Amino acid sequence: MAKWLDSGDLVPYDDQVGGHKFTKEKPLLGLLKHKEGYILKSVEGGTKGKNEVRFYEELKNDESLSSLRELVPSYFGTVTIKINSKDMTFIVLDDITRSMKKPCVMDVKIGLQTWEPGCSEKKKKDENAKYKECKEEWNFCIPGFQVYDLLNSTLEHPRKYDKEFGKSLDPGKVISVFKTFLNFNSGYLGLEKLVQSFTAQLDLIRRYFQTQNHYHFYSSSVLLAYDAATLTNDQDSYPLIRISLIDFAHVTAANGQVDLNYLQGITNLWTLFRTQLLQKNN
Ligand SMILES: O=P(O)(O)O[C@@H]1[C@@H](OP(=O)(O)O)[C@H](OP(=O)(O)O)[C@H](O)[C@H](OP(=O)(O)O)[C@H]1OP(=O)(O)O
Ligand SMILES: Nc1ncnc2c1ncn2[C@@H]1O[C@H](COP(=O)(O)OP(=O)(O)O)[C@@H](O)[C@H]1O
Repeated sequence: MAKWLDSGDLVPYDDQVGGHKFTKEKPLLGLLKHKEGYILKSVEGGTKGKNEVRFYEELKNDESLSSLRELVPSYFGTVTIKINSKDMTFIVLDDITRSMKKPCVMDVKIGLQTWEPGCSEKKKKDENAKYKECKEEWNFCIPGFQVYDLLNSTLEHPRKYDKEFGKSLDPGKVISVFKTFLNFNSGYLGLEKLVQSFTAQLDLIRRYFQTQNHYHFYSSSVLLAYDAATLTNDQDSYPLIRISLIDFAHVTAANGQVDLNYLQGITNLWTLFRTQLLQKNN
């Protein structure tokens, strides 16, 4: 990856569903997309970006972390780009929605505790107050998602559900939110394979967290993506799905302890898929 990219080849990333958005008012934050299909995430503004770069660099260089490398987006280093005559540094990542024609994407933030040990009392209080009911019931929350509604195929754009939706979400409605995300009402035969694939991938992540004791992941998400254009009645084809762990700004050393906070959240998410969505989609 070149250390410099032309800013003319960059556009705001439209399929972003959570996190800080790239706006004219706050051009230092948010994700950009390069025309070759890379995602660029800003590392400006404090220690969070630097922590995330450190995480990706360690992952790249430490062979004992190769299983974890399989679960995160491919990392292509960092680049510096001049934007509004200011040099800015970005992490370059593979786009999880790459080649998807109708990307349906959900950001699920994992864990009851979304603040890392050692943060300020204010941060702790602010984090505990957000998505409170959902986190307490499920040990995860939903900061955002988008879905191409297959029953309404005249819509050119996905329906977007933002963090305000996630913050006010009644925990009792979480299962129906996943059904909305998965286009359950469409009745396509491919739905069963879609749910099976997601369940199997979530199980892989869950199994990894049962024993990993290298990192603790606070305020980190699982990004679920599928291409609604590949959800069909064709018996021979499989819907295109990808799952990835993202957002490592608050990853800390585990000191040999399993990350029980993350493990509980990912187990609940997997259980939801396995018991509430699998083979119940008609
Ligand atoms: O920057 P803001 O005001 O959007 O605040 C972010 C929060 O947005 P919100 O308060 O929900 O509107 C944001 O909340 P969400 O969980 O994304 O809703 C995070 O708390 C983020 O912190 P961090 O990047 O995880 O350390 C918060 O970032 P920091 O302000 O802590 O950098
Ligand atoms: N590799 C990726 N591929 C596709 N989308 C991504 C990728 N990384 C992040 N995103 C999108 O950007 C959003 C915010 O990412 P995140 O890393 O959580 O940023 P922040 O640190 O601002 O919270 C995610 O919800 C997702 O929509």
